[in-house]
Amino acid sequence: MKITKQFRFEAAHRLPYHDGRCRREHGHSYLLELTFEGPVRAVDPNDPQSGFVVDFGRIKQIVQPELIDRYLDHHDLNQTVPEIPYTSAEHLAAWIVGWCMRHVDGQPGIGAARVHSARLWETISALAEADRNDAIALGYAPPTP
Ligand SMILES: Nc1nc2c(c(=O)[nH]1)N=C([C@H](O)[C@H](O)COP(=O)(O)OP(=O)(O)OP(=O)(O)O)CN2
Ligand SMILES: [Zn+2]
Repeated sequence: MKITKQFRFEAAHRLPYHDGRCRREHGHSYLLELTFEGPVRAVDPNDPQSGFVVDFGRIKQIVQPELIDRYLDHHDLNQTVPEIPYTSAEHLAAWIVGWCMRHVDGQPGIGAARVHSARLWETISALAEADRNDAIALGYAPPTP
């Protein structure tokens, strides 16, 4: 089953190769929808994770300080994420999935859940959605054997 946790952040960026106004420094109020997939845990009175794929709170505990606050919220994305060659919504979404593959998958409290995809809303009408294959294809995660 899949579960999704939302995060919001404000950030500046520019797309220097764009042929319109996005060449200039500007900002967005981004909405990130981060989806994880895994088995639903059995209901067990001794398991506080009963009936969950993974606790929404545990996802937030990792992602908010280590991804959103450190790299994204109130940052200039062209500066803070140097391994991204271009801060399009497509690259940002794929980088976020790659980051979660490296920093969330397998962490204590995450259990068997794995990041599935990221939907990154750049404006109220525009979003990019990336999955694990996109993260690998764009070089943000190592190929899986
Ligand atoms: N495929 C992509 N196209 C564009 C991206 C992108 O990341 N991927 N980024 C931009 C700009 O950074 C910015 O997001 C402008 O987007 P746009 O939807 O054109 O924004 P508007 O507010 O002008 O759009 P409305 O139609 O008024 O909602 C450009 N393209
Ligand atoms: Zn933009």
